[in-house]
Amino acid sequence: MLMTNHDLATVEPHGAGEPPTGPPYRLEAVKLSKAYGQLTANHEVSLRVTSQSVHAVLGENGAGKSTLMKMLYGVEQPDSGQIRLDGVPVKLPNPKAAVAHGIGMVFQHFGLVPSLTAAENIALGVEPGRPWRIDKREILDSIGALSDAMGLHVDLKRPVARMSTAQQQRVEILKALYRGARVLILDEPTALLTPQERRALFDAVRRLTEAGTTVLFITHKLSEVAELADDVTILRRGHVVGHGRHADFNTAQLVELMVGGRPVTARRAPAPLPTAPKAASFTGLSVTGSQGREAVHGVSLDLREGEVCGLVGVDGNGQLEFLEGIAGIRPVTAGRIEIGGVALRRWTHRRARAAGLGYVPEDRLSAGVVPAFPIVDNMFADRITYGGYRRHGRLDKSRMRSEAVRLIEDFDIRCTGPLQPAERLSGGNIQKVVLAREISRGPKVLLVAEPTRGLDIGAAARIHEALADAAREGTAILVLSSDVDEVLAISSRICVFHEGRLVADLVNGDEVTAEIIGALMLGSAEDGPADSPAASPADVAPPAAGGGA
Ligand SMILES: Nc1ncnc2c1ncn2[C@@H]1O[C@H](COP(=O)(O)OP(=O)(O)OP(=O)(O)O)[C@@H](O)[C@H]1O
Repeated sequence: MLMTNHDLATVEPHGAGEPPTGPPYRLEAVKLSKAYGQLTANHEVSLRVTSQSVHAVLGENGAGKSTLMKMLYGVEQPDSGQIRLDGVPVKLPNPKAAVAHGIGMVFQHFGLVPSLTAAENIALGVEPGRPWRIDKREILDSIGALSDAMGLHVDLKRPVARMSTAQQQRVEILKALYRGARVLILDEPTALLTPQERRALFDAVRRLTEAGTTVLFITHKLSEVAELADDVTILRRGHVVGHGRHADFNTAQLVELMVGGRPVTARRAPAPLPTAPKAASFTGLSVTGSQGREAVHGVSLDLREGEVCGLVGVDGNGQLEFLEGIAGIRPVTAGRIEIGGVALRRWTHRRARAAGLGYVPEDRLSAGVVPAFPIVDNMFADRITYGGYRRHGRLDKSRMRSEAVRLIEDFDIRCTGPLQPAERLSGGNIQKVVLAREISRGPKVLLVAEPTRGLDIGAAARIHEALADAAREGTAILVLSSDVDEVLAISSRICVFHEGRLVADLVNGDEVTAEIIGALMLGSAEDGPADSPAASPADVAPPAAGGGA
């Protein structure tokens, strides 16, 4: 994957000045500014969203996208500027006012009540009376008609707690529409979706705009912009640096505008020599999944020092549970885990870390940081526990702080300094804190789930480089990603999961393609590259008995 900016001069993108004038827009932000203390999150940001269009807002992590959306939904108040709907200035002191004006927003972290059904969640607060007292038949009919018309299919009688992320997202969208949203704001709507779910969402978005809704969405993926957006606005460091019809920009221009012209490359880690020492051994692992059922059935895998092994599988095929079992956060019911030649009897997350394991969880916002703690504490918390930063029995705070400053620079974490609480960072920058912490520990084995989810392309390239550097230092890396292209770009080896088993263990090379991986993910073993010695299913021997897990 290589993007260059060779043809930047071919099309002149709109500059950072005033957007072109035109008829009243459905939604307009006029010179909105918002500062948090010293930090200007949005500076005179103007945005013009045409009726019934899909408008993408792009920008690197911390560029101010969420801040802008929050102002348009009444969650945050601008310091100055104006919001207009159909040409008329409106005040949005809170989300209720935004909803009353026909604006709906779906956040990345949903606000549904888990114990209530989809229909109850959708009707909650709209219908008079408590949800279980309302005229269910009538409401179910009207929500059902809405969901059919928009292709947003959900089981309306099912409690939200028992729904997948994609289904919950549909409930959130229906909730907004049921409240009369004519403008729908989606904050990185595809971040947690599988490719199939993403396609279904895009179909629904197209149907919504045909039916009169205007959609504004945040994304980091240029492929999504190409697929879905009519118009784009690009933010950088709180300023609008480009806007216009999507068709007027090429990819290189968008990259240039977003990240300031850095070329974006992903480097594949070289395969380690067969003589490289073994870093870890997982033998016959069985792991329990969320529903209490066995999700991984006796999987064995050895990792060599310096190896980057990509784990792929269609969502729900055991690859995540395998990673979480090794991380010690899911029960391993059978098998043996050995790290650096040491096999532990009882495998817990704490013991795993002490044995030299690093772990970047899938949901780092809730599982990766303590939100109220400063960056520096989040970076070094576990090293305090393990004694790495103690001098004469006391915490060496100045060393921690200066190392935090170095990591902030190395990982380009956009913040006011090491003392800024994690909760005041943008989502992507929180993620960089977790990655910086785990990579800089110099673990023997590093487990990473979705390394670049939510990261802009510049930050993603930097993380890919940091992973390659860690591998060169000898760390064995097991990286799970739902982005097959990412796995192909950075891994020296690719392991495919299907129905809780390892069905292919491939040396990554030119003959391994996304199509082959895709076929294997769907359980078609015949599609492996014919002449690759590692192409045949490997390591699928029956589970080794017992073990020390
Ligand atoms: N409550 C807050 N207090 C202080 N600073 C904040 C707060 N919320 C956001 N910021 C800062 O404002 C800037 C813009 O953040 P914002 O969340 O809008 O970025 P973003 O473009 O959505 O980033 P990402 O892609 O990483 O989600 C960041 O520097 C962030 O640290």
